[in-house]
Amino acid sequence: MRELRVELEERSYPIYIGEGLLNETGAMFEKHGITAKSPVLIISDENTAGLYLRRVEDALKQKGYRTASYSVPAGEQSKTLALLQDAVTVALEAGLDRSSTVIALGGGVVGDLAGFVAATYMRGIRFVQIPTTILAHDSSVGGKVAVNHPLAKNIIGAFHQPDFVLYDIDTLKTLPIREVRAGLSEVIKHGLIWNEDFAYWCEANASKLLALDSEALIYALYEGCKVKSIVVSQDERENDLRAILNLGHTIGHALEAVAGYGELLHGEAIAIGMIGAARISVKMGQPQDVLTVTERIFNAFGLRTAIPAHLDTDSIMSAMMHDKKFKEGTMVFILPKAIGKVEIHKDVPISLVKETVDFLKQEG
Ligand SMILES: NC(=O)c1ccc[n+]([C@@H]2O[C@H](COP(=O)([O-])OP(=O)(O)OC[C@H]3O[C@@H](n4cnc5c(N)ncnc54)[C@H](O)[C@@H]3O)[C@@H](O)[C@H]2O)c1
Ligand SMILES: O=C(O)C(=O)C[C@@H](O)[C@H](O)[C@H](O)COP(=O)(O)O
Ligand SMILES: [Zn+2]
Repeated sequence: MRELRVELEERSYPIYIGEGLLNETGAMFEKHGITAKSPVLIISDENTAGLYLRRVEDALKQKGYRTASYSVPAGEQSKTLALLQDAVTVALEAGLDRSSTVIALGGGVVGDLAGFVAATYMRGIRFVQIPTTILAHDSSVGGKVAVNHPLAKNIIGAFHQPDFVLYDIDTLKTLPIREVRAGLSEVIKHGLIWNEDFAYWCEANASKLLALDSEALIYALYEGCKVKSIVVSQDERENDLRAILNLGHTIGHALEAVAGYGELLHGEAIAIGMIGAARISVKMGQPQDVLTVTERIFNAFGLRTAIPAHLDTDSIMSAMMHDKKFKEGTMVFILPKAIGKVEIHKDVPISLVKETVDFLKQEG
């Protein structure tokens, strides 16, 4: 098992990455001083419930924990206030109190929803992340939790850090290949924003990662989580540096909203957004390599780099204006300067963004 730490003073926590870890859930609860006197709520989705809920429940029961469970339909459309309210109903009926813990057992959708339940139930209770997708190496770390509004992604949310992250890579073996690819998009992002060597390592190891080679996967998830934890440790609430984790998200979030949550997976939309950011960067004077290498890396993973042609440019532009990245009348863009280096920009002309969106649509 490999271990990393997110350093946030009294809110610091470990990330455990390894094989066979689901069976250790109860032992980890004890290790982290979580009381067995109050019930635990496990939130999952229809897929992760079928595959892994029983194992987590059994591991907790063996250590004397009482559990309740709540499962949502799979996919982005479950990040809603309506399902948050349903989860709270289950929590109340099961007798969760202020010493209780919520577990997120699933990908980023479950993580974001369950985290927001934990952040808001009785004004905040303990929270444990058990990620089961590759993408969730990103969502399970850093404490951003949220649900969507039809007009904008993640617009109703909070910062609520978990007590620990228990990442059992055995669970990744049941992921559909489309989800594997989409998850790797955010792994690559961590290389592109912070670590040039890691970005090139991803490209060179694309086939191993797509085949879920355990050694390659543990290394990639560890390095991805490491970048995320360094950044979050320096700027938990995104006052400045943390914005770099948003590379590709200015365009990407708008694509998700306009496509109707679910048509484009988050990682797929963000990959296209990263190409858009690289194209804008080159137009604003950065070397052509920034774009060609980024495209090459995403191609190695079979990730699409063009916007689906049926999406309307004006709707995409207007969705960008509803995002948290639209502030003080300008769009905030994270732009690559080189592979492994990005800058936060508030000076990207809207006309250039529109031109880029149109260009990426013609490519599709
Ligand atoms: N909070 C953050 O910092 C952060 C970071 C990145 C992404 N996100 C959010 O994460 C979400 C995307 O997460 P995701 O890509 O994990 O999506 P997801 O949670 O929808 O999971 C993807 C699909 O895989 C299925 N699945 C999950 N684990 C499985 C397994 N082990 N085996 C088989 N199937 C499995 C799910 O049921 C779902 O159908 C988006 O809502 C995005 O906004 C949040
Ligand atoms: O943790 C962060 O900070 C990120 O930006 C990670 C992103 O991958 C993630 O999609 C996040 O939810 C986007 O944040 P948002 O504040 O733009 O919703
Ligand atoms: Zn993301």
